[in-house]
Amino acid sequence: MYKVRTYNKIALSGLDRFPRQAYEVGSDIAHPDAFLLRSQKLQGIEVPQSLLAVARAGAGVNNVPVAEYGKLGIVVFNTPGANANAVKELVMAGMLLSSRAIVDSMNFVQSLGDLKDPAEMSPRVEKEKSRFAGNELKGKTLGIVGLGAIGSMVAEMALAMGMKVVGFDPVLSIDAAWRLSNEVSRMENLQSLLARSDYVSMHVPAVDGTRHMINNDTLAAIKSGAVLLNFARETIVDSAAVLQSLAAGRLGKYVCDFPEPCLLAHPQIIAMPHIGASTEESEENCAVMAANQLVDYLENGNIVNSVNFPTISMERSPGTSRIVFSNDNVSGVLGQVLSVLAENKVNVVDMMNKSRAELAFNIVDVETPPGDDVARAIGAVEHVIRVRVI
Ligand SMILES: NC(=O)C1=CN([C@@H]2O[C@H](COP(=O)(O)OP(=O)(O)OC[C@H]3O[C@@H](n4cnc5c(N)ncnc54)[C@H](O)[C@@H]3O)[C@@H](O)[C@H]2O)C=CC1
Ligand SMILES: O=C(O)C(=O)COP(=O)(O)O
Repeated sequence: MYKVRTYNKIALSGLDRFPRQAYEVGSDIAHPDAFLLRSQKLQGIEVPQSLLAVARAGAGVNNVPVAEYGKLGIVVFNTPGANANAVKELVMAGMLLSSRAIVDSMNFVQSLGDLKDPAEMSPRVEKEKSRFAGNELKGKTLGIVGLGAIGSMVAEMALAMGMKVVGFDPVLSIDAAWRLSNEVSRMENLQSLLARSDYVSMHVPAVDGTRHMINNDTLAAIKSGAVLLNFARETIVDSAAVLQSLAAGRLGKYVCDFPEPCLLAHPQIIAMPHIGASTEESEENCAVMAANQLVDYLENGNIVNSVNFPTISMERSPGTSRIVFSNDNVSGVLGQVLSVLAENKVNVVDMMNKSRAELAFNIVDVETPPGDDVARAIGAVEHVIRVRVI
């Protein structure tokens, strides 16, 4: 039986991917082989000895100690792009909410509940509606910081709304560049983007290099009256700097998905409770993708969409047993493991070895089932981190 411990609300369609006869799944599972979670913070949570893998049903992995887990041979997965459309649509809502007095005007209408005579309603509405005039998105410039799964979708949406789009992403992957519309103008630096944009939307991961990317210095470059949208992470924007820029009349509005006490009850701030990915569709996409990736890793040792281990996937050779092991990415380890197999007369049918930064992963299909002693001998090779026979 494989054991999967869940955190957070995981869509049933994802949980259904674990066949009941082979998996125990639940929030109180002891000795888990895997964790399946969303935003649960794992820093500070004890790492069970049994843990082989963590699947983050979502994009951001700042809630997982990715490097530390890698050193322990724990493979961390995420689900790239699975919730991007949900975030894109909320970014659009954020742009509209910041441009039209939607909430204030709705509240005004509700405040008219005391009017007894229906004939009084229309004159009141027509008299006061000028308080709620706004601006259109068409023709304005949107600056997108981070042009990955979400940023590229936001760009397409904005172009379709008749906006001009400029983007900044100095570490854009080749795949992401292929996805991007050629109508997005590339900015050489953040300051140039901020100086040109009427709306600025942040779509970068929360890593050391993006901490407080929006700060007093960068906000000094922002176009007067611009709207800043942060559906990425709290740490990317220095909230104190945002408050100062709003008070100084520079920044026009701040829309964010990460409320903090200092951001509440401010007329120029629209804050939401981290609901970017909270749609039925996105929750299902993420849960199904995360569960599929976990099953393939636990049962076959295949790794797809990991954030700490290399991508590696090998068809099972019929009638063989499979040994999978992780190791520090130093020379000679695979050779020593193959010597162990040769000494024990275990014949290799097929194998694959991939590395990523400090870590490597190997899949070896062998003719005869290796005994526990062979697995132990592989585990004893210097720099081997973890071994499984599956
Ligand atoms: N509000 C919410 O519920 C959600 C928030 N997110 C957040 O959005 C982030 C982005 O998500 P995806 O687009 O799916 O990820 P992604 O990995 O597809 O895209 C991130 C992009 O940021 C770029 N980037 C990295 N460092 C940069 C820098 N210093 N300057 C400019 N660009 C930089 C990367 O090259 C990449 O193209 C996630 O890491 C997560 O923190 C994601 C999903 C839901
Ligand atoms: O995928 C992400 O990075 C998110 O922020 C979504 O978080 P959630 O799964 O809704 O808790």
